[in-house]
Amino acid sequence: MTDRLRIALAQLNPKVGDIAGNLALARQALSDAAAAKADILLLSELFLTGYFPDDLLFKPKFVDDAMQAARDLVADTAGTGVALILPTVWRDQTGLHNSVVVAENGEIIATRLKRELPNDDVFYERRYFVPGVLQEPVTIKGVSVGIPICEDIWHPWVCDHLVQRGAEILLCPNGSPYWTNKQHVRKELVRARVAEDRVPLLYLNQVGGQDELVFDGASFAIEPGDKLVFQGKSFATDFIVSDWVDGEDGWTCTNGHVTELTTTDEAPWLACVLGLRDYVHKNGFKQVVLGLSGGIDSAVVAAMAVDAFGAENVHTIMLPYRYTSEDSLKDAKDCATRLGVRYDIVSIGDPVDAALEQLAPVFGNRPADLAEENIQSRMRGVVLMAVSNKLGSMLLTTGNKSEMGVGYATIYGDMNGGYNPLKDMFKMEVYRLAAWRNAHVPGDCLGPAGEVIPQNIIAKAPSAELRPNQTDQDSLPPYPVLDAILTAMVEEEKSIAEIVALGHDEALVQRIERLLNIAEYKRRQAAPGPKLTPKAFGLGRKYPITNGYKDRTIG
Ligand SMILES: Nc1ncnc2c1ncn2[C@@H]1O[C@H](COP(=O)(O)OP(=O)(O)OC[C@H]2O[C@@H]([n+]3cccc(C(=O)O)c3)[C@H](O)[C@@H]2O)[C@@H](O)[C@H]1O
Ligand SMILES: Nc1ncnc2c1ncn2[C@@H]1O[C@H](COP(=O)(O)OP(=O)(O)OP(=O)(O)O)[C@@H](O)[C@H]1O
Ligand SMILES: NC(=O)CC[C@H](N)C(=O)O
Repeated sequence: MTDRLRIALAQLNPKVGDIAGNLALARQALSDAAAAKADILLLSELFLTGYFPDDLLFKPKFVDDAMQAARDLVADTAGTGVALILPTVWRDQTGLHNSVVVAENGEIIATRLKRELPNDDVFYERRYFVPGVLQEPVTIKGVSVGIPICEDIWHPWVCDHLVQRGAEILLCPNGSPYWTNKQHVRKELVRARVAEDRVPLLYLNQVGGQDELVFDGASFAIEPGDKLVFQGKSFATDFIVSDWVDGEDGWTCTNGHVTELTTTDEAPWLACVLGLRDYVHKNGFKQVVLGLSGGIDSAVVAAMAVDAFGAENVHTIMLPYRYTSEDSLKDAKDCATRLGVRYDIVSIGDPVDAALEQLAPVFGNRPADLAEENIQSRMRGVVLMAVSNKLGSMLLTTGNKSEMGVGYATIYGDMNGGYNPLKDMFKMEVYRLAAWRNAHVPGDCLGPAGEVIPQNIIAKAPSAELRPNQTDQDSLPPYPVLDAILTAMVEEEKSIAEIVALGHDEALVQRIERLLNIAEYKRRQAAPGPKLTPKAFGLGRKYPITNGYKDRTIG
């Protein structure tokens, strides 16, 4: 029995599938925990495989390798004095489990299984895992410790059971991705569990980007009495060591450190920067390239890229055609100068005109329309992909959620690119965050301070400049209206009648619904980008491409 515990939480950035790399991170954490004389080290959910390994879990060899790495790490605990709580994939006679093994002195002292397998939105754990039954606490260094795994704490009965069975303290490993307000949602959830069960709960989350998900860390602990006793960093790795004593009121923390949570403006910016950085780096690239048009979307993506990689790793290219305005040329150059990035001008005039000339006999006497316009966009895509191939930089694409919602982007043209930081950000949010970034340099960002996105770019009317005097509002309603309708339709799944009842024009709502539905094929072929909202395009929103449904709540 002990009345003191030192607990280390390793808030790290594992890479999915990189079992050897993740094992190395875990070994470093174990050695740091031993150096800090910690009694217990907790790692985040499915640490050695990374969260979430998807169909890698269908490969028996992958599971074997992960379990072997787990056994290797267990052996490493010998002589450290540290009890390790290692969340890992585990196969037993009942099937494959999302589980933890608890190890001390080089031996496994317990395994515990996740009971509540999340299966909504971006989660589909039931595709792979067998759920555990309600689990017992584990006695570690004489203390009864409950180990609910992530989704387990989203349902009261798992913690209730652990505490009824004697758990004095709850240690919860998580793979919990970021979206709007999620940090506060988690905190309210843990406050509720602690109020119900009257024992402290330590919440450890992983950090880092994994394809379309961004894990924001922000690990924390709540004590009975609704006390936040520590709060780790957001969107950055952290190693949190806390001391606990057992007194009349149970276990209390004696040395917690509270880092401020990110604000509602800073969080989406940091999510985009971290998602972008990890996608590019974890896929073996160091540099990025993008078309800089003098418009807001490419300016914001350029600023995010500089924050992620530093100016020396960001290459911008202006690709003018005859409809490109003097203002666009000036604004693009001004933006590149402020960000300190390489800026080239590559004209698409001759290649577009050559294509039009060669196509003339095929097009015949049909009037000029989108076909000619889209050649400009596609020629830009050709040039940018050539630079990507030659210089080894990944091409970034810039279509925001409003544009991707209604298909206002050219497939195989400006949609070319490996990653899209704005994929889940409505246009009005892009404007808002541009203004915010001009006034702040967020934590861990490598870009300069000050007005990095020229005010003129924020103030002018958005235009694709594919024909003379074009503006986005020739084809679309004003963005505040479009964003409100798409929010109701996509994020809230409201019916046409419900959206019209919010005060929107009926014909417009019906038109947006049609555009949304017929653009599904574009989104299915679009680059991944970070999920920022509870309902993003991409992972978690599964609509058919071939779709005959029509909402007839009106008309
Ligand atoms: N269900 C389906 N499954 C597979 N393919 C399907 C399809 N429906 C159409 N298609 C194909 O898609 C083609 C139409 O799509 P697409 O070629 O993209 O052309 P489209 O969507 O007609 O035009 C692109 C739009 O994006 C706008 N825009 C906004 C901002 C920037 C830029 C820019 O380029 O810089 C462009 C531009 O003004 C225009 O309104 C059809 O010709 C057909 O081949
Ligand atoms: N003249 C251009 N030079 C370089 N890239 C361009 C040019 N025109 C378009 N692009 C690329 O195509 C993307 C889509 O164009 P779009 O007009 O939608 O965005 P934007 O110009 O950045 O912003 P806005 O919509 O406010 O004009 C741009 O973000 C940019 O990456
Ligand atoms: N990995 C999990 O079980 C995560 C599920 C949980 N609802 C979350 O978003 O945090």
